[in-house]
Amino acid sequence: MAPRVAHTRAVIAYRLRKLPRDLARLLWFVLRGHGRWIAKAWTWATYGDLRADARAARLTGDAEARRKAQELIRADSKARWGRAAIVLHRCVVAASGVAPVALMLWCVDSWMARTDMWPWLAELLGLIDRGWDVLKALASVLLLVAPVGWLVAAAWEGRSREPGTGWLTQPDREDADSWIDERMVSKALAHLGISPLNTFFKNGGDLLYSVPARRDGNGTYVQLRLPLGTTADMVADRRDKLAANLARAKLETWPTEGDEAGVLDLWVADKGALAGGAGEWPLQYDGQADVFDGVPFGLTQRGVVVNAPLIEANWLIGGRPGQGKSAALRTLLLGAALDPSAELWIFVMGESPDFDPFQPRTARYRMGMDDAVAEAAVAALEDLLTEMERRGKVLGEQPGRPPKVSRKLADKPRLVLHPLVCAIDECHELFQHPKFGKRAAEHAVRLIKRGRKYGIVLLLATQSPTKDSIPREVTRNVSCGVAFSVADQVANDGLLGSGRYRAGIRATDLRMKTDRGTCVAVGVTDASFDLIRTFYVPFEDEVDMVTPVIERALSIMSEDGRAIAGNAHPEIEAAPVDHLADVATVMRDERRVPTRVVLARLAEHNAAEYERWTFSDLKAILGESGFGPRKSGGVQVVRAEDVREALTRRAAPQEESG
Ligand SMILES: Nc1ncnc2c1ncn2[C@@H]1O[C@H](COP(=O)(O)OP(=O)(O)OP(=O)(O)O)[C@@H](O)[C@H]1O
Repeated sequence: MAPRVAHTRAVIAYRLRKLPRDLARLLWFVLRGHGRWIAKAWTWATYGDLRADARAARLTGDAEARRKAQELIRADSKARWGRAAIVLHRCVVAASGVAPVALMLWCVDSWMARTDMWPWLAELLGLIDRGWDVLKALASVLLLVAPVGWLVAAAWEGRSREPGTGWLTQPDREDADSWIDERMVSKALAHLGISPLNTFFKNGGDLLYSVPARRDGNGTYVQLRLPLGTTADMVADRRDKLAANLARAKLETWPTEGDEAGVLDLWVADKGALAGGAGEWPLQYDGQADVFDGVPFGLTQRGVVVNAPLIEANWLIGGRPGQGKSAALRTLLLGAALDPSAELWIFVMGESPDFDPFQPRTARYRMGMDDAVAEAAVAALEDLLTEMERRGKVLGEQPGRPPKVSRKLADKPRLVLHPLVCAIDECHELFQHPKFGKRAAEHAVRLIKRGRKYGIVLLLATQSPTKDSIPREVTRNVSCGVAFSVADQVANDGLLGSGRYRAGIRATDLRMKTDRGTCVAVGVTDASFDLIRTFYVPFEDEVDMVTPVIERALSIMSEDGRAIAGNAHPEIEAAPVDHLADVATVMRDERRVPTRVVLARLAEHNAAEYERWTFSDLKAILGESGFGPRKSGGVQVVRAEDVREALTRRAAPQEESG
């Protein structure tokens, strides 16, 4: 009860303090109200609206419209006078009926005493007297009330029509700095300089809020439908102004597109809420991780810890130099390192010690600018593809044919389905490598598209996320895109996916240095985007807090009875594919099959092996068996007879030796 009393007292005191100002405002409203009435009356009397139409038509040279407007003025004027005449006529008729009777009654009442009259007449006159008295009483009350009503109506007419203004201003309050409500948002939008919005507000429009302002983490969230002619990206384009209008920094203001282009999702951070880092990494001194549950990565704009998904996810991390890419990749890998079942492969395509402390925990680690590192990285991607196939087969042999690797399956050492995390820092160097680039890109795309189900995770970091440096298919298919401060729309959409910039999800607004360690991420949580302040595990100058974590990870592994070396060489023992036998199978007892059809059937039969095969691959493999495609009816075909003969030839020496 006490706080409520205190609050009421505070509000009353506040209102009293503001009383003179409020009264002056009220007076101004009354004056303005009269002004508006006069203006309205003038417009009505002079057919102002129609005249304005006629003027506009004359200016645009639209004779037809002008004629119509003028005809309307004439017709309106005629109708108005006609109506006035009818009213006058009715008054005259009524008066001519009522006046003689009233005059007669008055005369009779003046010359005769009521007692001498017929009783019904005296009664009628008495009734009229009483009615007259009531009318007089009512009139005197009305005389008092009417001016008050008049003033109230004038004040209402003269009220401020700007959006966001209210009669009572918000009292000073503790969270006034962070306070955002619909009126403030409307007011901020009304001053963005977007013409359809301006027209809407000028005509007294009120925005429709589908989600009224509500607390959302360290800020306020609203959702609203924009008026005709306005889209969310038009608002996002004026983010500077919107932020200034809401008294926020640009980074604290996030206008993005909602479910439709005309729906604006707006999240505004509390003042200063995004300043400062994310704090200490939760696993810095204690604990272990489970990559199936995700690893702590940072704090969202809502102040919630992000558990970054590592299983069934691939990551592309980018941004301008020195903004925290490697540190973010390190944090993800440290989390993975603290899961004793995870195997780490790290390739750094440059001379950088950023990941050196991980070496004892990794099964493969290569760092450097030379070709050998690029070759090792491509070989690793190739091995991962083979491993992916093996895992596919292993999964297929399990009871119930599980569609993907689960924690339970990953924990069965016999199956060797443990999580495999492969990180490539500065990956653009690899993809642009003159010798290995093309292969690396192809392998990476296949891994990203198909490896997720098998517990194989690719983490890529780059300074240069353009379409030349990162294959388009990589950008399109990675599930988690992370952008630290980037220079332009191309880099932004290269990391976060196309159309993100337009939708207002922009890492271009992150400032170099000031926002170091803060990134815009998509796909990491269910939200359409997150502004994440990443955790930082220091590794620079004299400070190395990474090594202790790696030491802890190693001791967790030895407690768990796991060895890096064991993990390092999973039995990649996919049965070798018998190409000739496969060709024989897809011939399906037909005498001749066009090579095009053979290739399609092979891809259907074993997608992983044959998906990318071309005519020359097929020709080469048939050539190895001593025959080739033949021409028949103008198309290249494979003959069943040739295949049969090749199989017999192949079997013969074995039988002989057997
Ligand atoms: N989350 C963070 N919080 C605080 N500081 C950070 C954070 N991340 C990075 N930094 C600071 O930024 C510096 C550069 O980080 P990092 O090496 O990760 O950048 P980078 O983007 O990988 O740069 P480059 O492209 O040159 O390798 C770090 O040394 C550290 O001082």
